Amino acid sequence: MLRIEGVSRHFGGVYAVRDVDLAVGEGELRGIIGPNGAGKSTLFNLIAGHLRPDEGTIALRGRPLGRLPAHSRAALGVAIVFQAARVFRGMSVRENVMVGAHAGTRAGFWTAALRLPRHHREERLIRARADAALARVGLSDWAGRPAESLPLGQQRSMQLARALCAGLALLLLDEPASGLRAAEREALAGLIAELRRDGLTIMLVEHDVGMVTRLADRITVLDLGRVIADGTPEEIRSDPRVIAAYLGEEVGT
Ligand SMILES: Nc1ncnc2c1ncn2[C@@H]1O[C@H](COP(=O)(O)OP(=O)(O)OP(=O)(O)O)[C@@H](O)[C@H]1O
Repeated sequence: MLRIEGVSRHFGGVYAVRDVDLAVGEGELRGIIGPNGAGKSTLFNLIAGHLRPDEGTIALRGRPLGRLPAHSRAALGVAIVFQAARVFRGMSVRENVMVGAHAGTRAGFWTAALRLPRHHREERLIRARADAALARVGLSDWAGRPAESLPLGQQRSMQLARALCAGLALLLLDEPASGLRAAEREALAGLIAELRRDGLTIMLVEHDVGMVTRLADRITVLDLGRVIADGTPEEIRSDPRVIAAYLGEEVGT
C-alpha cells in the first residue's frame, strides 16, 4: 500500500526524518512510536504531502507521489486525521462528516461550504454516505446536533466518520487519543480496531504506547528521525534499543 524509501527531511541543520525506509501492507495497522521530536509528525506530513522530502521517494499502491500536493493525495485516499482535530462550529455533526466527502469531489469543499448550485447534485449521495459513516462509528443519534455539542470522545469518532465518508484508503491517525479520558480511549481504540478489521490501512502515531501495542500489527520506532526498530509489538517491547531510547539512555550495542 505504502512504500517509503530513503526519505529525509531537515529543518536548518536538524534532520527531522533521516533516511527512512518503511513499507506498510494493504489492510495493516502500523503503529509509529518514538520520543518527543523523533520525527513522527514530520513523517506524516511527508506522506500526506504537507511537506516535501529533501531526498527519497514515497509511493502509494506503486504510484510515486512525487510532488503531488496534499489535496491531490487526499483525493487518492491519503490524509491525516486528527492532527488539526477540526470541528466546524455552527454545522451539524452530519455536515461536519459530509465535509470529508466534499474534499474529494470535483465540486470541492468551498462549493459545499457556500452551498453553490452544482453542489446540490452530489448532496444526496454524500448525505447518504455520511449517514452510513456515522452509523459505522455509533453516532447516528447525534447526526443533526451541533458538532460543538459533542463530547471530546465523540468528536474523535466524528473525525473517523469524516475519513470514512471521504473514502480514505490510508488513514494517518496523529495522536487520536490525546486529551481523552480512559473510557473514551477505550472506546476509540475499539473503533480503530474495527476499522482495521473492515480492511482500512491505518498508520497510528500515539504517545499512549500501550494502546499502540494492543492495536498494531507492526510497530516502527523512530528516534532522532531514524528508524531504530521495526517489528511485531512483542519484538518491539523487548528490543533493547527501544527501551534505551525511551529511557533516554545511549542507544548502544
Ligand atoms: N517546521 C519545522 N521547522 C523547524 N524544525 C522542525 C519543524 N518541524 C519539525 N521540526 C523539528 O524536527 C524534529 C522532529 O519533529 P516532529 O514534530 O516530527 O517530531 P514528533 O516525533 O512528532 O514529536 P512529538 O512527539 O513531540 O510530536 C524536531 O527536532 C523538531 O523540532
